[in-house]
Amino acid sequence: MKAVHFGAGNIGRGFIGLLLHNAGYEITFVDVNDKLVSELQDKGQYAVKLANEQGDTYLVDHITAIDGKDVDRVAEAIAGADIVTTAVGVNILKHIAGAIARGIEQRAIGKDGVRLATGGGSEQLSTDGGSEQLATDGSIERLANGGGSEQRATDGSIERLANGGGSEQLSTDNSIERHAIVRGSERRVTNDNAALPIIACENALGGSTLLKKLVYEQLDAAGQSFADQYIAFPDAAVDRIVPLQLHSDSLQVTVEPFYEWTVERSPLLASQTEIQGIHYVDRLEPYIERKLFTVNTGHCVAAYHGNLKGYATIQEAMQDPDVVAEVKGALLESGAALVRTYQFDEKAHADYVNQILERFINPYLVDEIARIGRSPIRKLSPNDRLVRPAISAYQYGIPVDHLTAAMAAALYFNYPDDPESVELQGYLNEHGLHATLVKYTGLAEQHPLHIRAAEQYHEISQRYSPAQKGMNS
Ligand SMILES: NC(=O)c1ccc[n+]([C@@H]2O[C@H](COP(=O)([O-])OP(=O)(O)OC[C@H]3O[C@@H](n4cnc5c(N)ncnc54)[C@H](O)[C@@H]3O)[C@@H](O)[C@H]2O)c1
Ligand SMILES: O=P(O)(O)OC[C@@H](O)[C@@H](O)[C@H](O)[C@H](O)CO
Repeated sequence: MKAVHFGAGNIGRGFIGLLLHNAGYEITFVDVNDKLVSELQDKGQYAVKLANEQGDTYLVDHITAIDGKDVDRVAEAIAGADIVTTAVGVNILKHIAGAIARGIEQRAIGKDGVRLATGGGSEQLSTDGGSEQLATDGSIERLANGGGSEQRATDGSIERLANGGGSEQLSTDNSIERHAIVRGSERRVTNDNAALPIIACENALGGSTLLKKLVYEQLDAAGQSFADQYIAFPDAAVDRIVPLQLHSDSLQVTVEPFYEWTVERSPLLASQTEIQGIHYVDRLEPYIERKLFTVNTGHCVAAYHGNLKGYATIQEAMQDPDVVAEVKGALLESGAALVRTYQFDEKAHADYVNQILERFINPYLVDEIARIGRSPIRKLSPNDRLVRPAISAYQYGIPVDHLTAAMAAALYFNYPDDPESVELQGYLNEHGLHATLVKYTGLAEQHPLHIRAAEQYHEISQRYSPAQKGMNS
């Protein structure tokens, strides 16, 4: 089976690549970093090391890479792929949509050069790998609470999530070992008519839905009609902390042991075997919101407050009781909103939060604040990890002082190597605080959250000396 993965960076190699490899896929990475592409081509493999005491290491082999600028080759790879995934950054999706559209067009050409009829029913999408042969590992069954997809009713899965399906049960490094054993047992009949999953593994709400829109903009009516029937864009949530890598072997990746890849089921893929290691759900929303507004909210709160205090890594920042208090406070706020919105079990959610706090201080990882706070404009945007949970909590009448404080702290994230940080600082200097908050958070000047964030921006200015503001000094 063939996978095409856009973005051979940290999460691409360290998580998606490893998981797909262990599920039996041969992976072609697409990247625009020439050095990375040629190294992947030359070596054809790389190592993933777990950030645990033993330093467990796994080899991902049978891989190659394509220069993302070579649209013809990328399209050809997509035409022959069984799955396409991305981990390039949500703002980069617009740059890869064209090549994906060309791949879909090539896919639509039958072997005899005739565009496939668009009336093919799902009975054509046969597989020989019966799902019972590819039973998901224990952790997934526990999450799904019993296996059979007919049991995984939409609201049922939310209830199960709420009723204690804590993510600590969802995945362990053992499951990676199990995947390795399963590798090779999965065989699917090559079928030109099989629907192709294209999954955006980005930290965003509706990443694949956005990618679909961008791809459809590049297809004509016939291409769109073909895609309607043969291309699925299931949304996904991806969770594994993979820091910037500094190894003598530049392809090696160190990753935390925890992982969770949750994908929304798609009717187009109903007859296909589910991929070992992915957790399939009928409705992604509670999962992606829980992940983005807990892991990523907590992460960026730690990064922006840690930056104010001059720390370089999240591990350093999380030693500081003031930073930890901000993180815990923000997660109580976002958590209260999530519990109200999705009826999560409060104890299960508190356990989920505690597990994440432990993950942040994994002593075998060094994760730079520059990475976690990167792209502050994206992180301050209305649908992202600070503003969206703050508005949700505010609408429930929940105080959100820690979330607004993090918005204020984000405005001090001044990293010359980060283009969004440069843009944000430039706009702030030129147009002032209120215009900046309006433009980047979408919060009108009279909105109580805007007013509070502005107050906290000034409080930060008085509390910290320029030197303490770290990179902002
Ligand atoms: N690192 C993590 O812990 C983590 C965890 C979950 C999700 N994510 C998400 O995964 C995505 C990637 O994050 P990352 O940390 O791996 O970043 P990264 O910078 O390490 O990797 C991104 C890769 O995409 C490549 N790229 C850029 N433009 C491209 C293009 N036009 N075509 C093909 N490749 C292109 C880059 O060269 C780079 O190799 C982001 O959306 C991030 O939010 C990251
Ligand atoms: O990738 P970003 O920039 O959206 O967020 C930075 C980190 O919070 C993020 O990469 C986490 O490490 C990851 O989402 C954990 O699953």
